[in-house]
Amino acid sequence: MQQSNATATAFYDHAGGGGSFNNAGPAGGDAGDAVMVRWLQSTGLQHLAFPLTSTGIDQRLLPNLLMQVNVLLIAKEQSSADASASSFIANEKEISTRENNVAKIKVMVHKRPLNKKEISQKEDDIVTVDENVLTVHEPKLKVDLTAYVEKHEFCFDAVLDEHVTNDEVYRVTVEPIIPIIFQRTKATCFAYGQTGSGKTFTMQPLPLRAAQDLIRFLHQPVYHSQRFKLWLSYFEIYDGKLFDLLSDRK
Ligand SMILES: Nc1ncnc2c1ncn2[C@@H]1O[C@H](COP(=O)(O)OP(=O)(O)OP(=O)(O)O)[C@@H](O)[C@H]1O
Repeated sequence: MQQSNATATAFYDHAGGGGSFNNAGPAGGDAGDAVMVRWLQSTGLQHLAFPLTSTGIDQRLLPNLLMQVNVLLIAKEQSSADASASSFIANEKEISTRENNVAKIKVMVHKRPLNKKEISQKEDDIVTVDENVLTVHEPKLKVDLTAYVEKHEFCFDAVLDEHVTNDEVYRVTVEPIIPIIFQRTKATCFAYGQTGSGKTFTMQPLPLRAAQDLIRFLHQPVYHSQRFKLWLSYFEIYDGKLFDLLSDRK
């Protein structure tokens, strides 16, 4: 049996309409998806709540592929208060440009290596990475039973292979959005994907590094004088329910 192995981080360009995750396959549908949709709607990112369409790829391959692919979304949104406060001085073209820039989301894929079980079962790594293109090599059989491989290319804003360090993941994903938070812009980062696809591995180092950078920015004189406040929440969404991890999971 062939396995693919990738963690995906997604950045989507709202203004671009179609976004940057071309050919991305559908993610599983369950209560978690419903929560995700509601959460996306609450953050104003409802345009991401639509199921992604899959093209070309053998649907029978998808369970294996999705098992090792998760999507990390990084979104930045200009606060509406800030936009309306300044819009009266902008001309029509500037307003239109600003509206188009309200939500910017990028999609990044992080491929994980085959795990011990997959290696011991002699499974093939059917995912290759080249720049921002992830290719799935789908094994197929002709009618005369000759084996051949069909390639499916998936283009993302960035694709990180299994050799990329956690530092590099942070540098490509979260680090660029830290400064924009100090320009009254909301930033969101989350991973999405099936169990075992590497969400925790990819995400776990990010909050600590982000907190260090946030505090470093807060201490800069230009921001220190603006009396920014830092708030921390820690929630878990599980089985359609929301748990506050800083309050005994209530
Ligand atoms: N890029 C990577 N390099 C090396 N090992 C990885 C990588 N990504 C994931 N792994 C390993 O794969 C296993 C599964 O990863 P992880 O626990 O992050 O998946 P998950 O998507 O969070 O799963 P779940 O949804 O079940 O919590 C772990 O043992 C993890 O250490």
